[in-house]
Amino acid sequence: MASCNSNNHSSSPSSSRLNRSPKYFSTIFPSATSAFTTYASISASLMLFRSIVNDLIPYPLRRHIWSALTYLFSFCSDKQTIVIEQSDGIEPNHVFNASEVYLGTKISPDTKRLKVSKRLKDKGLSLRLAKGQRVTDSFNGVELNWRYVCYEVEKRGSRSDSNVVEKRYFELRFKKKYGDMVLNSYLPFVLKSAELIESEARVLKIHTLGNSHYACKFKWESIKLEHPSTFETLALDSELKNMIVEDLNRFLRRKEFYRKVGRSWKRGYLLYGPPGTGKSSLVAAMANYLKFDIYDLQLENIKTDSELRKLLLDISNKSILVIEDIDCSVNLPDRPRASGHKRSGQDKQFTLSGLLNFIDGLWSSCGDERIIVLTTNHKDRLDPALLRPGRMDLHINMSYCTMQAFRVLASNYIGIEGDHRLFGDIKELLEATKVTPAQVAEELMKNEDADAALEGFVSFLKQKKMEDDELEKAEALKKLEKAEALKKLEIKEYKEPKLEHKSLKKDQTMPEMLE
Ligand SMILES: Nc1ncnc2c1ncn2[C@@H]1O[C@H](COP(=O)(O)OP(=O)(O)OP(=O)(O)O)[C@@H](O)[C@H]1O
Ligand SMILES: [Mg+2]
Repeated sequence: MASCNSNNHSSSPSSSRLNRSPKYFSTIFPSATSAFTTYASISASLMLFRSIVNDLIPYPLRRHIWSALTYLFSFCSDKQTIVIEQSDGIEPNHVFNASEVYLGTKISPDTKRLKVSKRLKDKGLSLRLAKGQRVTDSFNGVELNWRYVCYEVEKRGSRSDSNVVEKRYFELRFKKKYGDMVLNSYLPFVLKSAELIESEARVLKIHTLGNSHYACKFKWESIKLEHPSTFETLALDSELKNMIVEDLNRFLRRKEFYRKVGRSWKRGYLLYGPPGTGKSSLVAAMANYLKFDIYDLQLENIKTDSELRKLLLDISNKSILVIEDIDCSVNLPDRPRASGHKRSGQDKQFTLSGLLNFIDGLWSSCGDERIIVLTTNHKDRLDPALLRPGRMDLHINMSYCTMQAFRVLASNYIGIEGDHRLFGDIKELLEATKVTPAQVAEELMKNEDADAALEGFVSFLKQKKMEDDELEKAEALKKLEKAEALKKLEIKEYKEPKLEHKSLKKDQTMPEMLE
């Protein structure tokens, strides 16, 4: 090996630099060939050593030795490492999943290996760190170093290759003094950010009860929810719209509040109003706004309380359970009658109390962040048990189209943002007749030209008003006829007792006459 020979150094460094011969340099610095030979022999020895170690020391022992060495060195280091494993052995580790999602947004052009994936229904590509990759993040000016580690372990008691499982974890390294900050601020920030990223990228689904059922048991089946309804497109009076949005926001914000007051984190809405006033559209707008899945429950399919319980327990958090047309979807037996409805050897029949139990009884505590929406065209036909205070938190009246709601539809369907010369007539006619937003939408869709569409709509409203007036007249006439008929009946009834009286008098006079 070439070595520095301090004895050869002359007293004058500058003169020695000038006078050195090529032989001298070859002694001090090895030639490229000899350097390569040395490198090759060291690498060969290391590889030999490594393979001997690998052969002699089993992998789990090697890992333990490595961990022990790391542990020893950690005493001398000012760094701390947090290990975030994929699972705690039973359940997936939420922090691991969140870290994976969060770090997907921290990937820099320097990251050498990435995993890219996209499920069929995903909106975009999702990026993840590949095995062994590192990422550096910064939070409040503190540097945080992440590493993604994967290794294989044999399943317990198994020797074959196919029984090897991959274990994954993230290593998070930072200066020891920031330990508290990382645990109390940074990791919660990672969790929150991942939640936001996931909800942005979330594909909403609508779940309905599957037609094919095994052993008469229905199961949820889902498809992508692509309903375009949003609070912007919804034609509602702005006051009502703002109130609903604010109510939803308050509900989302108040997880702690619900816990504190001992209520399950749920909210119930009863939407009532004539067909075509936007009840289903409002449910879709809520789902799109909250990024919640919809579970559309058709009560006709449910036979027993226990079947309902199983289905409701299968509903995920962050979801909206919708029961449309609650008044006519099923003839719910009431409580006293239900208790008598037993099938021999089977569950009790599906009852209203079974449903109410999920709305606000003990079963309602299963699951978090749930919204229940009941819709009906006839609020007056609902069982009073459903309307009792506290059962459905908010009763929302979806009514006929007002001028404010019409403006939203005019903007959505024919692109009129401000005023229009026909808006005055339309306002008067809307106040004088009843049309649903669905009818308005249908009329506005008949013509692509805005003026023509509005003119068509005015004629429609006039026609509708005439029909309504005629209907009103006919009804008034009917009422009058009924009143007259009643009057005649009353007169008759009034006369008859007189006759009776007379006849009595006659009877009374009979003896007199006889006398
Ligand atoms: N308030 C509204 N805002 C915007 N569009 C509406 C509104 N109401 C109804 N529509 C339009 O009419 C169609 C039917 O409305 P929707 O199904 O929401 O009414 P509904 O109240 O649920 O009726 P039903 O009582 O028959 O179930 C929707 O697809 C939508 O295009
Ligand atoms: Mg509907």
